[in-house]
Amino acid sequence: MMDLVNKAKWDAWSALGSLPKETARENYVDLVSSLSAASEPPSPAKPAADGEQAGGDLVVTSENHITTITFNRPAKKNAITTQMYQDIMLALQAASKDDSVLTVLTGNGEYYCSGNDLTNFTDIPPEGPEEKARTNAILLREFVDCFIDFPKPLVAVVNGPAVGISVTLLGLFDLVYASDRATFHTPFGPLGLSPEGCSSYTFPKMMGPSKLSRTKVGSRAGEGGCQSQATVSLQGRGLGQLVFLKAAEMLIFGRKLTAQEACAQGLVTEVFPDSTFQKEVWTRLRAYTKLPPNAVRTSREVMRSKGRERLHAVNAEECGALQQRWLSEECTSAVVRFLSRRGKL
Ligand SMILES: CCCCCC/C=C/C(=O)SCCNC(=O)CCNC(=O)[C@H](O)C(C)(C)COP(=O)(O)OP(=O)(O)OC[C@H]1O[C@@H](n2cnc3c(N)ncnc32)[C@H](O)[C@@H]1OP(=O)(O)O
Repeated sequence: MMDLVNKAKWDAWSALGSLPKETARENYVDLVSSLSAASEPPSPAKPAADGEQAGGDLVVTSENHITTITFNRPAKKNAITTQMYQDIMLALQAASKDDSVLTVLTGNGEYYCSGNDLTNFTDIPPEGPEEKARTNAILLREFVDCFIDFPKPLVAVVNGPAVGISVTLLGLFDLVYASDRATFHTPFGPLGLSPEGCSSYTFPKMMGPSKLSRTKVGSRAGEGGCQSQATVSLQGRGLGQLVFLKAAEMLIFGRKLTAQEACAQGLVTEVFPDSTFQKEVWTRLRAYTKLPPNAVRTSREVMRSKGRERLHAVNAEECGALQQRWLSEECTSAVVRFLSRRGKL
């Protein structure tokens, strides 16, 4: 009775009764064929091909215990429309309750995401621009709150250049895997804007001294670290000053970082050669989904719970500042310049 394996074999054999040997052999071959097909690693969730609108501007798939939210506006560099903000929140709410272990954000086409769609500012309601700024501030605050409160590991698969809010939100992610063709740009200064996505808090915090001192100069991408050629001059500067300087260079002065530089600053977890990026990243993510899901969720919760109240307060402050920035002449003239450069106005 205690030899559970052989007992299971006996029970299975005796349950077949008087099944003819040939039939049993055929059933066995069918079973093995079906098992080998199921064990084939499924290809990574592929977003809709360029130009297809499958699922519209956002494609949400859920397979292999991974929910993937794909920006799908390649013709517009995956700029985020007002509707996409709503759809991403719905996708995150669904993912928080489904059987997925990880939630991934990625882009279809050459860009990861070019940030807020600047035409979002052109549809002014009859109540005027103040009302538009007020409703945008509410939408942005709810959107970022969704990421702050999301209960499962968030992964960014940064397949190409990332701009604006798609960069600032990365401080709320658990893993940021970047192709070596990705860049990270937060042009808030030139746009007359200010930081969002809690980046005014997470970026100075994350670009901490330990990461700078551990920068591996010249290491190969994909070896579990940054392939960084960035040399960091520490002469005469306290690390604290350098940390703020790096975050300020991005958020105030709009410096664009390469994937390697972003990794050296702690914004990116790991950089991969573009040629092997998708295969390496999805193989790794599928392996992560084999971990005990409740342990994963508990570990993430104890890591994230302590900071949530502060992040909500930072988000509220950033949205309040942006509500004013959107009404400023600096911002409106920058948006007009962008949209009129191709005769969009
Ligand atoms: C509810 C409100 C929430 C607000 C949240 C706060 C968020 C703030 C931000 O995200 S700030 C950052 C906003 N993004 C930008 O400023 C980027 C603007 N785009 C560009 O600078 C360039 O397009 C580029 C550098 C991304 C790519 O340049 P290039 O390679 O030359 O391509 P094109 O410029 O020809 O772009 C192709 C096509 O896409 C349109 N497009 C690209 N990005 C945006 C965008 N962010 N908003 C609107 N449209 C965009 C571009 O106009 C072209 O359209 P066309 O082919 O001319 O129809």
